[in-house]
Amino acid sequence: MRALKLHELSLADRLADMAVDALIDEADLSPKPALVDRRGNGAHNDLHLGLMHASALSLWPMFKEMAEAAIDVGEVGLPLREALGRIGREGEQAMLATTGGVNTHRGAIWALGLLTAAAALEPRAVTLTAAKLALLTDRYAPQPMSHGAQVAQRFGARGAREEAQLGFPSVVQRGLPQLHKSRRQNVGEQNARLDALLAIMTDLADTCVLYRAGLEGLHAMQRGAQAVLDAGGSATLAGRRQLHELDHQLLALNASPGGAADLLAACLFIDRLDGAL
Ligand SMILES: CC(C)(COP(=O)(O)OP(=O)(O)OC[C@H]1O[C@@H](n2cnc3c(N)ncnc32)[C@H](O)[C@@H]1O)[C@@H](O)C(=O)NCCC(=O)NCCS
Ligand SMILES: Nc1ncnc2c1ncn2[C@@H]1O[C@H](COP(=O)(O)OP(=O)(O)OP(=O)(O)O)[C@@H](O)[C@H]1O
Repeated sequence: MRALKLHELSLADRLADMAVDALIDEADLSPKPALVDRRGNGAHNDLHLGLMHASALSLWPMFKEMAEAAIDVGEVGLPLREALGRIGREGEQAMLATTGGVNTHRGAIWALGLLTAAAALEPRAVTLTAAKLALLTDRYAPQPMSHGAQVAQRFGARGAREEAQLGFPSVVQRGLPQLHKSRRQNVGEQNARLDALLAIMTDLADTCVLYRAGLEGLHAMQRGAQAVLDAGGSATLAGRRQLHELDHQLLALNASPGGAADLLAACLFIDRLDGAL
């Protein structure tokens, strides 16, 4: 029998690995405020860590197919955008079949799907390329009255779509710089990732939070995340106290920052990709 050689993995295989690894790392990271993690379910009664893992793994073929579509088509344009839309909708069906109908990774399919395709096309300009794809309109996309669409009507927040169209500013301007800064301070990788999540939360219009807890919830998330960072971050005693307080507040408001969690996964994906270039 021939041993599997790692370098024989295709680019699409490796990108799919990176996307799934980013989702698993996001899920495992603990203690995340009001989100599913190793401690428990956060503000979700229909989610748990095993389900997040199973869901992440079920998306591997979808990420691979998205990368392959990008390589086959070879350029940003409507044909690729519409192929990704179709593959993403099939991936969502695979996710729902795995989870018994629970939405574990809808926002992540969107963000990481675009980034995976972009990485296959332009590994050195990933967020810009993902933004160009997100700006194109998929003529076949259904327009359901999603939670995000309801929040857009009520609060004018355009959520996941706008974040991608702007080139993931929460990741590029908040998450990644904080991840690097905390790593330089030698706080440990888990604390650096928690700090990156908090940095994303300080400024995000997270439609999961808006849908569940309105502006009160959104302000509690943004202010509380900033308070942890101001106190010295997750690695300090004062920061940990603030983090505990934020967890408490968000749970009381039933406000789960699912959008911020997806963007942390996007941040970890780009960080891995940068390391592999
Ligand atoms: C663009 C999406 C996310 C539309 O979402 P919508 O705004 O209608 O809200 P919905 O409540 O369905 O889901 C929002 C998801 O995004 C995440 N999210 C919430 N807020 C934010 C934010 N500010 N930034 C990023 N992600 C966010 C949440 O985790 C949530 O699960 C997506 O579901 C969609 O329409 N996909 C179409 C399929 C497609 O084209 N796929 C191609 C993949 S490349
Ligand atoms: N670790 C995590 N814990 C919780 N949510 C996460 C986590 N990682 C990512 N998410 C994101 O959060 C979203 C779940 O949020 P939410 O439960 O508000 O969505 P929903 O199914 O649309 O709403 P609801 O459960 O209120 O009916 C998922 O789509 C997923 O993208």
